[in-house]
Amino acid sequence: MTHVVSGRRDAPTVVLANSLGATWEMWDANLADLEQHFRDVRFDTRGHGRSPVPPGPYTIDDLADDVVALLDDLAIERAHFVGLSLGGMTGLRLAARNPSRVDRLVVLCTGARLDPLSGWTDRAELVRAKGAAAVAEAVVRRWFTPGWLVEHPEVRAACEEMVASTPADGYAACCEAIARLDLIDDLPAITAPTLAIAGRDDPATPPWQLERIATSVAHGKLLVVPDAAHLATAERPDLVTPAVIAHLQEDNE
Ligand SMILES: O=C(O)CC1=CCC(=O)O1
Repeated sequence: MTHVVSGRRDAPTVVLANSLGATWEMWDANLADLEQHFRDVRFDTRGHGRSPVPPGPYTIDDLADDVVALLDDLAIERAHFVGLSLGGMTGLRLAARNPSRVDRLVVLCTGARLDPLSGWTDRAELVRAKGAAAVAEAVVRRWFTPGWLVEHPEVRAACEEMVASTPADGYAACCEAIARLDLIDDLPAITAPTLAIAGRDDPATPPWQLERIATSVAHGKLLVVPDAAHLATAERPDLVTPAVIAHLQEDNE
């Protein structure tokens, strides 16, 4: 996968994983603060941005294996992992299957299973037929609260462009990974201290999804961020970034 490394070379590594339809630029509002404390590895999920688009459908195991391969390439034995939405699902699977590779975990605006699963196969079909541009406007309406979107037309346009430029086959194959996803039985196996962050107004992965994660993993905490929808990192970086940093800097329980 195509990746970029920034921040403090002498500090612990944090790997940042993007949501469906996004690239590593989705961390722009958080990056400068994270770089003060960590070595930051951002990557584009397979099928997205600058990364290769292997033939689909993908599985969540494919995405978790990509992270293991990235860690191996960078000779990183163990890292913190922060993932939003699809990136959070990848982090949950990685932490359940490869516990030795994950130090502390933050999952944002995500879920262990996103019903109805048929909605994801329908979306994959639509995107394969018409391209990711066909879903860009609706997706970005779920990323931010309505008032915030009206006040930030430039962010709306940039996000719609980001979603629309996702390769159709890559986007669809990741929808198919979500359609096959059921991580509920994985949650109790996750031993990495986990912070689950929800946007209070997120229509895609509502707070109960993050609450289920926080209460099912071995060491979980929940933060519900007010005035935020699915891309809480971008809408409320003032609340989200300090919470992420504080969690990653806590001593292991
Ligand atoms: O695109 C959406 O509707 C929200 C979403 C679910 C998984 C993901 O990464 O984004």
